[in-house]
Amino acid sequence: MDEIRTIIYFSRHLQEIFWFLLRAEALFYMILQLENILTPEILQTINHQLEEAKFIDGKKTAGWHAVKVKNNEQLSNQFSEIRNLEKIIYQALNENIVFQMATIPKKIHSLRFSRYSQGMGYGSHVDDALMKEGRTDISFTIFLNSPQEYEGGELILEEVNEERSFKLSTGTIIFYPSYSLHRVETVTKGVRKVVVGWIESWIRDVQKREILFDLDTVRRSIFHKQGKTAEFDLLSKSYSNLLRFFADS
Ligand SMILES: O=C(O)CCC(=O)C(=O)O
Ligand SMILES: [Fe+2]
Repeated sequence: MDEIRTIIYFSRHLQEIFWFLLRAEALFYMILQLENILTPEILQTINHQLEEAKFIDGKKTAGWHAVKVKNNEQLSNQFSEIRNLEKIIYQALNENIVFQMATIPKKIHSLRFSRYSQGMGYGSHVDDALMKEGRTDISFTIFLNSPQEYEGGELILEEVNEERSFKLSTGTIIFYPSYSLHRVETVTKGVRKVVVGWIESWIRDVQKREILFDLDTVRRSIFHKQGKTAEFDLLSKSYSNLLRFFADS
């Protein structure tokens, strides 16, 4: 993670508070990674089901410009188990406190189980702002297989001044603001398997989400260390009122 400027205090706090949960690393502009968002058992179930499944050309769900650079395969909507698989993912995301704190989801939507075989990739693009199922404030990728199983296939976030590259362990989620250009490098060996999706957040502005995430982290830390003190109550009041103030109507 050396190449990424990690905001140390985030991960320190989160690890302290959510010692029972997972290792979270927060980067600039709310690019976060959470390990083990899916347990090994769930991953096994998903991967087992995907082996049986029919995949179709990913171009079918790409916007008019992204279609020019999209070269992958996606689980067919006709696959009998697709709703079940989606339910498993939604449940894992809904049960994860850190994910909920950081994204404040109104709607998690448009899941796509994607597969990139040798020679496949997804060139530079920006995700559509509006999809059939909702607005896209946050994009996410959950890695379904190990980075050792393929070469290439990095998810690259293209910032104004630099690029960040992510090739993460099985069961890890990365989520990032949907406003950025990004791409998936061509897979040169093996197969890359992911599920991607989008979040319409109650808080569409990333800076506001970051303020709320900080406050929520601190109030939970105070609660964890000192219990429900007067300081906690006042901070909680500010958090709630700010959330109400910021939330989209
Ligand atoms: O596979 C990924 O990690 C991201 C794919 C992507 O950018 C998309 O489906 O819009
Ligand atoms: Fe994308």
